[in-house]
Amino acid sequence: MATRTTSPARSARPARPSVSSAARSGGRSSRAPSPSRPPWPVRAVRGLWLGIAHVIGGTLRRMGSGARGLDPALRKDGVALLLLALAIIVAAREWFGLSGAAGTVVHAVTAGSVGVLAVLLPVPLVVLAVRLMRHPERGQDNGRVTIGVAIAVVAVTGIIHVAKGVPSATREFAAVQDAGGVVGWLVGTPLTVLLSEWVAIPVLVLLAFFSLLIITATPVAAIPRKLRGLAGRKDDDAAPTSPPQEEVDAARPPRPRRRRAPRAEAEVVPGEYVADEAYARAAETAAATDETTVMPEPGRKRARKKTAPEPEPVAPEEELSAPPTEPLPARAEQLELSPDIVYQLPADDVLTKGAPHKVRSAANDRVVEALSNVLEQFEINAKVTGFSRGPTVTRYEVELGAGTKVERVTALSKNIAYAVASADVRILSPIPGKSAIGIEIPNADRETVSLGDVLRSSVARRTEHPLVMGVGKDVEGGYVVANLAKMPHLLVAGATGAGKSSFVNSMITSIMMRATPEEVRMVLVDPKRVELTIYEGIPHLITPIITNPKKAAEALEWVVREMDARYDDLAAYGYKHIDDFNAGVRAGKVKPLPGSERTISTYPYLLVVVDELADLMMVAPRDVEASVQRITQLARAAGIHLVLATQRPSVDVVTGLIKANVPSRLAFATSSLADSRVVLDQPGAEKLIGQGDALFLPMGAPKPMRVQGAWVTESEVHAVVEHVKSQLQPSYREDVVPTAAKKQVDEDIGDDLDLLLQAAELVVSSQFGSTSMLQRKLRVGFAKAGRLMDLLESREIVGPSEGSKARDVLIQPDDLPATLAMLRGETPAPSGEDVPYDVAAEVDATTVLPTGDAEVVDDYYDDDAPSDEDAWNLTNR
Ligand SMILES: Nc1ncnc2c1ncn2[C@@H]1O[C@H](COP(=O)(O)OP(=O)(O)OP(=O)(O)O)[C@@H](O)[C@H]1O
Repeated sequence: MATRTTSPARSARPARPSVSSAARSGGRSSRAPSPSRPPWPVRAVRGLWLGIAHVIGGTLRRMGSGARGLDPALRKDGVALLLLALAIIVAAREWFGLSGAAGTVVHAVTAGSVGVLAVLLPVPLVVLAVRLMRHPERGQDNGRVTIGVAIAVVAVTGIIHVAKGVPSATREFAAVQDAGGVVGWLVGTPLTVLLSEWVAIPVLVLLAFFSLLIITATPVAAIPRKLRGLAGRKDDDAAPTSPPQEEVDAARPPRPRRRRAPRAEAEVVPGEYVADEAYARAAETAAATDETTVMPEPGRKRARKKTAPEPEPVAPEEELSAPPTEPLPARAEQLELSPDIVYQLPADDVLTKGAPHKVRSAANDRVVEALSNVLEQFEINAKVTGFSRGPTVTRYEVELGAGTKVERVTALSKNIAYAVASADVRILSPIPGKSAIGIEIPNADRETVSLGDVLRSSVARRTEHPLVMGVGKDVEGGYVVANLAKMPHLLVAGATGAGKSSFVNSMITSIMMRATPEEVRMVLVDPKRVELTIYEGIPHLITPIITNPKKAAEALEWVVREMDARYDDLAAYGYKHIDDFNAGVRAGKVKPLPGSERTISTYPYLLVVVDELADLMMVAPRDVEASVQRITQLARAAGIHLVLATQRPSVDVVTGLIKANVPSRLAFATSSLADSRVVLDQPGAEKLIGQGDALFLPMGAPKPMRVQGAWVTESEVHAVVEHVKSQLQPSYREDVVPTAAKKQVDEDIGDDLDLLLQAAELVVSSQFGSTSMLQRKLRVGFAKAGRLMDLLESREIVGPSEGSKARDVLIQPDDLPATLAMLRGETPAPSGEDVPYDVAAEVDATTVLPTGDAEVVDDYYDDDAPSDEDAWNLTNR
């Protein structure tokens, strides 16, 4: 348990309503300010120190990409600044000869302690300070490095002391200062007396070597491999494309151990969240003994308390130690993808630890007091019997006295909101499984849930199913994970900024952390072009990230074809589920049919993530709806799962047909009650407080559960992506988004085909060959527009440049389809087939817009007001 004084952030909380503050000052004036609060000068100095420390720490963290996005709760900038200050003082004396009394004292202390090593002391101090500022969350590593450096200092000062003739500290202290200082004397003298200098020196050298192993976290057994690895890396530098075989051999486990129990995943009830087992047990015990609240964090300290009308004095804030992240034996992740490739999942510690979970804070006690006061003032026979603190909200439990109506408490929701100064009060009546009313109130001191902690929790470890992802923490502080295979399809919705994209990131990162590309492949659709770009090139992708909505619709059609192909195999070989088929393949039971030359291999799960369904529905609503319907109805047995995310959960995006087929829902804060109804079929999501606060309704669950979504920083995602990309190149399927035509596209067009098609269409339709029009309509720079115009000229679609005048257009609108097909490197297709995607978009947009279509469709290309140069108009076509 850590004892902390009230932090500045907490004291800066908005003034509390008079009702509770009056009660506080009248009833128990001793509670505020907290007795342990230091006097203001101390706080001022501390604040100033921390302010400077955070500025320096923040600057250091912004350098490079490895340390951005650190949870502020984990910072140790104050201590680090102390080390930095020490380094500067020591350097001033030992490097720059700072004289005077201060210099003498510094030298006496440093050289007296470590002798001549005092000259080097600023270096490790700076290294430690920088490390502590950039990566305070790696506590274990920092401790290890500190211990290693300390042992190195002991060994080296001992060696220097012996080498300088073992001076005596009592008779010749100046000589001791010029040798290894008191530390060297303490180590070197007894060793020399006991073993002679001939043995003492080798022993100390061995100790120094040992300290190096500690600093670099190298087990003795791994030394030969590391040395070979180093040699191999040198070879690698010479020939980067062919890693040395011995390195691969060394990294390969003796034999991949499959710890997966045959039906381990069956423990996860379909679509159900999995609360931590230990926590569930604790909850049961509490229920059985009719105790008050079970505090979260299984296997850790459990605080129970009778709160109720007479709350205890403010107790120090309680924190639990770090979540259960004990290292487990090497997981069965080193699966052979092919006979000579070993794929290793990212190490657990790539994802950092979160701040320790608090089971109770002063803020909670204040709310309990406020609630009790409200009940008292309205003369309701009920009392607050306890609370469970989650990361974002705390659920306070209210038990009613005999003969008291539930409605008397629920009717007070506005008064409660007023008393606790929060508009986001949610009342549950009753708490499922308990005879108590739950009042959920946001924590003034909310916590971030780290994805790493969720994935390292015992509930996530309990199953090795590759589609298990870290969802977050529930309102009682229990970890929540979900098996996407059991969903089997998920709709994620929430207003902008509510946490939807962060969830999608957590989901994809979970998959990369737990599954090999052999086990799970993904189709990522990102019409917004910004959310998922970081995953480009990971080997789990089956096709490059799809950003073009029309192509996304085509990809969904491919998913339908893939599903049908899988079904054909299941039928041909007599299996009901892809898991059974894969087991059959691994057991060698699935043989190619007679006459077939096919090599049968296992099917990976296929996860299709659409991060903005609305964009797809805008382009091809009927096709998308039909594909989604077909996939969702059948794909479960084929191991294909859909995750559809949208920030516009309106009925025209999440249509009845889609809703009916996507049974699991995750709602982040929505902007209206109507949106909440679309996602969850009930209100609630409009009351969420954003930033990952969500209601999770897995398939079959009677009521949604409130969770705080797991959070993964950009630098963590980056590290995981780098790891998986360094393991394997993606091998894309060519047929997901047809690229056959592209192959014949002329080299000089390259990646600009889509833009060129649009440019050709604009120019031919408008019969207006203006580069600046292309710039505006296509939203490209001058150089790009000029290049497009040159390409059009080289294909004889426009004439040569005539200075500031528009170019002649050499193709008539009637010949446009043939021209576009020529640019695509195809022979012209029959009518209608050759309309490029954006034109189709317009056609769709035009058909759904009731009036004024031309204006709106024009806006599809350009938000600017039409200018005189805009001779071009879609209605002219
Ligand atoms: N699980 C979380 N834990 C902590 N903070 C979060 C969490 N999820 C989101 N946030 C905070 O909320 C901000 C917005 O989240 P996010 O970008 O995921 O929203 P969004 O719903 O995807 O918005 P948009 O639809 O505009 O992309 C994040 O930058 C982050 O600060």
